[in-house]
Amino acid sequence: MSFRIQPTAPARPNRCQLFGPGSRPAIFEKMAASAADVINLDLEDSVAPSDKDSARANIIKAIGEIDWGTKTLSVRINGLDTPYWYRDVVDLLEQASDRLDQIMIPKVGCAADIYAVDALVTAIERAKGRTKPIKFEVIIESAAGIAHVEEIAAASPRLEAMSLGAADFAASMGMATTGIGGTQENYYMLHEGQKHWSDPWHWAQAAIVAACRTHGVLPVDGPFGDFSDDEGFRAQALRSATLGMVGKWAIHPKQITLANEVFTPSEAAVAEAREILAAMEQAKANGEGATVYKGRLVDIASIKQAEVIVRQSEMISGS
Ligand SMILES: CCC(=O)SCCNC(=O)CCNC(=O)[C@H](O)C(C)(C)COP(=O)(O)OP(=O)(O)OC[C@H]1O[C@@H](n2cnc3c(N)ncnc32)[C@H](O)[C@@H]1OP(=O)(O)O
Ligand SMILES: O=CC(=O)O
Ligand SMILES: [Mg+2]
Repeated sequence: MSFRIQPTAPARPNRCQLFGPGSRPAIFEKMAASAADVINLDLEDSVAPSDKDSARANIIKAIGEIDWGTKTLSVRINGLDTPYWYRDVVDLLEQASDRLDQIMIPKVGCAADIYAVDALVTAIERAKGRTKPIKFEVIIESAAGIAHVEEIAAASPRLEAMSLGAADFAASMGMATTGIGGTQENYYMLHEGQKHWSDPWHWAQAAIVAACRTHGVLPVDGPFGDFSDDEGFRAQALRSATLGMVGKWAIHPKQITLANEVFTPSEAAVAEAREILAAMEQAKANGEGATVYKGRLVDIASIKQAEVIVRQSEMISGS
């Protein structure tokens, strides 16, 4: 219970974030022409140390030269534990055109990490007279990140989105797997001789969603490494959407359609949500706070649940 109103997250589509290495400029046009809502040009883990400088230059050029349409354009900088990140920020903010919307900060461990980047970004924006403030997104992908997830979500008004990075998260937690997201063979319960697989990502996702919803940030599911496994991707994405996440990364173009399908409310779901809203309007006119819809209880909380689906659908269709 709180008298504070829960802040709303930014009203922009974020169903799919398509990644591509900054060292592979040949795919930038393809990324721009894709159906992803967000483009993440990468300077971090998909770029070899020897390519960091050229990847930065590729990205700065492409930000200004390629038509990115209405997509959110984001660059993943290197982590604060590397010698690269300050140069990423300085060069991007000093040299990239104002088509750049956002920078993604990986491996955040505490609110002070965001504060440090914010201080540098703010100083360069002022010095260069940049009038469009750069937004932030972060990746929770370490034990420290998940331990401090709530303070991280509250760290800066620039923060718009937060992703779970399953690969680095698994490594930092010492998880016995090389799989990136999805079902883990050895994570099961045994009941009457039958294996029932559990979801090892669930608790971290739930913590991220709670922190994000408390502070008006978009919660996003990160990579699913096996891009040959469409059904595995779909199952992971459906679990994430059910938990309250708004989208998922694509590390290969074939994952874009899958993500867009899962994170766009279906016509049936929207129709049902509208029927629930209509049933509650009728209930209100009858002086009732609760009524029956298709044999089940709906009440004032159901209005809020239905509104989540209708709002998401309207925002995506741009109405
Ligand atoms: C796991 C932890 C993380 O940090 S994940 C985030 C960082 N990782 C990344 O950014 C990796 C992104 N993905 C890639 O680099 C590539 O998709 C990888 C996985 C290497 C596969 O590339 P490749 O062998 O070319 O795939 P393919 O032959 O099946 O490609 C088919 C057509 O699609 C294109 N393509 C490939 N990747 C992208 C992409 N990310 N965005 C846009 N287009 C892409 C290829 O160029 C190829 O196009 P075409 O059919 O020849 O015209
Ligand atoms: O950066 C993403 C991850 O899964 O690690
Ligand atoms: Mg990572």
